[in-house]
Amino acid sequence: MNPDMILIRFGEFTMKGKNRDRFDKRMVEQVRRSLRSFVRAEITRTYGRIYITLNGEPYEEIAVKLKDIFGIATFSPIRKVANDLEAIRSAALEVMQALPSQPATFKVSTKRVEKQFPHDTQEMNHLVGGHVLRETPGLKVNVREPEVELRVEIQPEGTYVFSSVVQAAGGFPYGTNGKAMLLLSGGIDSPVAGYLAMRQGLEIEAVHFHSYPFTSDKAKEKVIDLVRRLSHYSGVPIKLHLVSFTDIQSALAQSGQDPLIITLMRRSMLRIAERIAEQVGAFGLVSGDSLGQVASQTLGSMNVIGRSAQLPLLRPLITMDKNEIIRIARQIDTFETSILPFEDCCTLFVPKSPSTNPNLAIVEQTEQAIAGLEDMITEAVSSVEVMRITPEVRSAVETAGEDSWF
Ligand SMILES: Nc1ncnc2c1ncn2[C@@H]1O[C@H](COP(=O)(O)OP(=O)(O)OP(=O)(O)O)[C@@H](O)[C@H]1O
Repeated sequence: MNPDMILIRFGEFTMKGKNRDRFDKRMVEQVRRSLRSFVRAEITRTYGRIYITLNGEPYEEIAVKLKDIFGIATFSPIRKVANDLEAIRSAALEVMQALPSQPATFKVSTKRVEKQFPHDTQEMNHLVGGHVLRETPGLKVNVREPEVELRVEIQPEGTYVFSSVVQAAGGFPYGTNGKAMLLLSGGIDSPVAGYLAMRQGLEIEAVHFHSYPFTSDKAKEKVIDLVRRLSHYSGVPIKLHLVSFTDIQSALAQSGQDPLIITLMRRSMLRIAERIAEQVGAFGLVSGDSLGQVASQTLGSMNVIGRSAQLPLLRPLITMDKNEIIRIARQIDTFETSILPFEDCCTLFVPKSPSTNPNLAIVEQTEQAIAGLEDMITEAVSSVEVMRITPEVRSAVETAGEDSWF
């Protein structure tokens, strides 16, 4: 089938009453931005739906783009014909024949918005269904649990015929639920956490801690590449804050509290991330923690680490199985970059037996005993390097604290 149009259905946010208009508008913006190279495609918005009139643009290529737009729950390719019984019948047959495999059962569901049309919905179900049955040996009608529901919508401007429903990303349009700061390592988990936070409507900025010159330029490139991959889903550039962690890490390493070193590093990271978040108007922090994966991700460790920040710390992966995280990483195309073997700042200091249940009082005393830790944190925040990463172009350094993209 060569579809004439695409019907886009929104996700869960359609339930949100007066916020609905804001979400709808953002959704249309995202679709327009994503399809801007398809110059003949026309995008229209009516009553909680978006229609794309293809005008000869390729359906398959557009479908690939739509699947990645947050806020789109499902979409359907449509044949649009005149309000004429024979035209509707042949479009119905075409739609059925274009299914990837022939179903055993189907039913026709007609919706008649154009009341001037000569047949009512029941008649249309029979007239169209009968035609499809005659032309398709072996096919049967099942009105309760059909394998395929063939929809016929008779509108004043023409009739829409469609059956397939394609799953898209779901969630909320990017940036409609506020902004959060993603703590992005070079690993597998934090890009997935970022993706899931974005899918839930959060605009993100990313912060990465490096220990240059102990960590290499390649490690930095890797993180830039991960942000670039995430920006495919935002559709707009994402800011990456690169923080030098070398001095802080060295100071923490000299504290003599080897088993607590990871806890101490994570707490300083959270403090710095929180300060940057406040500067850029982000109301939450996002990390890739998953319960039980490593010593710093036991509940006891998370408790002591989490107490170093006041902002809500979101952990989208907290109860997820590693295989599930890897499956999403592959699906969103971050996995291959994440497994590149470049060192992360923290792996330079992994102790032999890290504490799985650190004591908050001892951790706080250790921090207080480190001369100048607070000043080092302030210095790290003020000398952050900010990059704006887009899917295609990477731009140069600029200053922090600009307005949100929305
Ligand atoms: N160098 C870093 N820069 C920014 N955030 C970091 C860094 N290292 C760790 N984090 C944050 O702390 C979380 C826990 O890190 P850790 O290395 O213990 O776990 P992980 O499960 O291996 O996560 P990941 O796969 O994201 O590295 C990460 O998911 C990330 O959010």
